[in-house]
Amino acid sequence: MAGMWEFPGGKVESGETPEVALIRELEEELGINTWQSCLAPLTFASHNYDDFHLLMPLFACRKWEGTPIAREGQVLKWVRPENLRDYEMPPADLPLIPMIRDWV
Ligand SMILES: Nc1nc2c([nH]c(=O)n2[C@@H]2O[C@H](COP(=O)(O)OP(=O)(O)OP(=O)(O)O)[C@@H](O)[C@H]2O)c(=O)[nH]1
Repeated sequence: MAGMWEFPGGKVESGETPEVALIRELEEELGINTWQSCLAPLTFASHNYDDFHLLMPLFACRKWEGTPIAREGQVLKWVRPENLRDYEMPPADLPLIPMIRDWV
């Protein structure tokens, strides 16, 4: 979402599972490789935007290969869970912050 901080990821394409989509997006956006066994389901967002409903699973990526780089011109930042509130995020993401703070 323009001007806001988002978690890496994107839309699930036809025939993909959420995990396969995330592995693809992490390679496309950040140039890192990971595997289904390294992804732990954490929680999900369910939010009504004006024009669509977003149901977005959030995974913790516990292991990967490579160093994240911005392959799509985006700004990247590592943020400690307790500092996530300082970064403007889409409304769907706001309920995720306490979950990350408590569980990651
Ligand atoms: N990746 C991502 N998308 C989010 C987050 N929060 C949130 O509301 N969204 C919304 O979820 C939708 C799908 O994400 P996306 O735009 O990254 O998907 P994508 O990369 O496949 O889109 P594209 O095909 O236009 O590149 C967008 O409307 C996006 O704004 C978030 O934290 N991460």
